[in-house]
Amino acid sequence: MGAYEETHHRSLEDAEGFWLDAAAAIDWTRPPTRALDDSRAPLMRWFPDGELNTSYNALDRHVEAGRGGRTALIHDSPVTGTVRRFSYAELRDEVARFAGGLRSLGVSKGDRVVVYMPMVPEAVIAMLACARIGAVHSVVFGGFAPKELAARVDDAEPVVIVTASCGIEPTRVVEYRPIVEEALELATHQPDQVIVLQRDTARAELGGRYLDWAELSVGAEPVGPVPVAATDPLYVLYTSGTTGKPKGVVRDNGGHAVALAWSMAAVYDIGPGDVWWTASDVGWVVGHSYIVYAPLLIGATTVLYEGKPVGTPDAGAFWRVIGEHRVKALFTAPTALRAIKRVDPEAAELKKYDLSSLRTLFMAGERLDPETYHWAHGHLGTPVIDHWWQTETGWPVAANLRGLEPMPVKPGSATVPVPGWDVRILGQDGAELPAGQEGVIAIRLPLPPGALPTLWGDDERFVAAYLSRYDGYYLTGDSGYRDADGYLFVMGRTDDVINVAGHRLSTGAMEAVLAAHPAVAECAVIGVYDQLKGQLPRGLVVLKAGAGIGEDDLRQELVAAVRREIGPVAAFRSVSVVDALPKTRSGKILRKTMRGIAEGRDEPVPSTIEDPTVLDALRPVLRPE
Ligand SMILES: CCC(=O)SCCNC(=O)CCNC(=O)[C@H](O)C(C)(C)COP(=O)(O)OP(=O)(O)OC[C@H]1O[C@@H](n2cnc3c(N)ncnc32)[C@H](O)[C@@H]1OP(=O)(O)O
Repeated sequence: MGAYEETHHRSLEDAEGFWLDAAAAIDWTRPPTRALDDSRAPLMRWFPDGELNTSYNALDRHVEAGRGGRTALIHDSPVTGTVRRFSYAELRDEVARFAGGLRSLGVSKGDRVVVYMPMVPEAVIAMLACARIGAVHSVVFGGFAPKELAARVDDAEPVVIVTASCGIEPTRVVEYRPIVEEALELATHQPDQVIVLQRDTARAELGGRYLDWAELSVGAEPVGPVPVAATDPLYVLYTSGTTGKPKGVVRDNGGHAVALAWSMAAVYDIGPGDVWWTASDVGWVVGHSYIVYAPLLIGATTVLYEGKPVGTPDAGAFWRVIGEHRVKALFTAPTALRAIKRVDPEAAELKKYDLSSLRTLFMAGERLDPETYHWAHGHLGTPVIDHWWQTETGWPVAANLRGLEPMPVKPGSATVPVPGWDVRILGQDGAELPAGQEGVIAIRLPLPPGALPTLWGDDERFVAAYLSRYDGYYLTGDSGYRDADGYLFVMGRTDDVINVAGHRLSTGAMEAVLAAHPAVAECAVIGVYDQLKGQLPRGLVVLKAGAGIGEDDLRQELVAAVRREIGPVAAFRSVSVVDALPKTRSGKILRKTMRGIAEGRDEPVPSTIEDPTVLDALRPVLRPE
């Protein structure tokens, strides 16, 4: 048996021993004596008697070990033209002070803090400060609109919101205070205070419950890390489900720290002192796990990039950052590479920089198409490693484990299940499918440490959404197959969730916005293949009789409504007015069939269709010649 096979086998056959061994990489205030607690199965918890502090593990312990001068974080911000470096000691001090500021406002263990910020170091500081005092952060991506922020505020019920005066997009400045204000007008729950980081690009007016970050921090008494139970929540991160209501994915402290530390060495081959760059956003799980927690837990240097792959200022931006900071591995989404490739197909920019530090390029967030794989591999000459995981899983489920046993790359495949994950391909009846046959991707319970233990305040929804379809399995919502070598190929979602530029979005939420327009009788939103963003949402609406609005006006209003209610990140720009939507006899809209036609596939017409002529009439709309 090779190292991979042996490790994977042990992780499943002796999960208790495997994860207790891995737990030794973390400093505990009370070391765990047990790994898995399945006494409330299917709800499970890891390290039930362990106690630790995640911020201590990410910061203090490196300082105490004499490595306080090592760089913890590099903030590279082409949108402001600045680069800021924080050593471990400096970052710890900033975090301790801001934690003191939060405490002075009455924030304590178990309280929630919503963080709605751009890619600034203070976002990381706010997250780690929450972890330090046992508060639970809930970071909301800056590209979401007030209504989405309000939904998260109402679910998480934060005591405090932390925000900034603005975010800086290449073509506009996004002022956050009006967004937060509007969200709080829409929300039922009201936080006591809103802490605002003032940025010179656009300063916010403060007063009332809007406090200045700088004033709060300067006067604050630094606080030390508070021990919390391994099973206590570290954060809640909302992700799109099939309905409009986002799911609050809970992450615990102990399992999270153990799994992430383990993954840095085994999956990414990154160790203390290495420079690691995840080009994503702290608002996504990739940002939580691999911009903030994992690199700091192991004492590496993390790059926090406030810019885009192109336009800040050019298509050489990523290569500049790698060269300038001597990045050993970059982790980004395929959309970012496609954006660079579109502007600079011959990768001329790449030749301007010294990329000799770069060992590996990791890709996730959406399917890595073989064309983009070959482009990146051809120009960089380094291994380009696709891997697959989800907000819910918190860390990679399938990967090519560069630190454990590198394997040959097969373009289009995420390679093999990572130790800890018992991945199975199931048919509709729950029976396991043989190699080569596509089915639903399910994971046999227990999920390893670091995976979600539940949804925030809603065990029932957690079980109903993920654990009830196949007894003893977690349903990923993705479909795929394994080939004869055991390589996993993830093909796409089995539900109505779509992936736009690596952002997971609910078509149901967009349909709710369209349906609310007074002229719309019914509607559907489908995700259709797009060369740049992977998928783009496409709306189809049927008008009410006598709606009295021109089609162009309606289209504009609907596009504006989705941007206003969900946010620019939805990239909703295409909507067609149609006479009818194709349905089954029981009234289910045939979204999958429409998507197949729109993408040019020879889509079989379901025998249950109510009226085939509706579909025939739609064909030229879905796929114009
Ligand atoms: C493995 C587990 C997971 O899957 S976790 C999720 C992983 N996904 C990712 O990391 C996301 C990867 N994608 C990206 O980073 C971006 O899409 C990249 C590739 C950089 C392109 O960015 P951009 O050019 O802004 O396009 P986009 O489609 O992301 O944005 C659409 C519109 O939204 C806006 N937007 C974006 N971010 C913000 C923000 N933080 N605050 C405010 N607005 C934001 C963009 O400006 C854009 O707006 P507009 O429509 O052009 O006016």
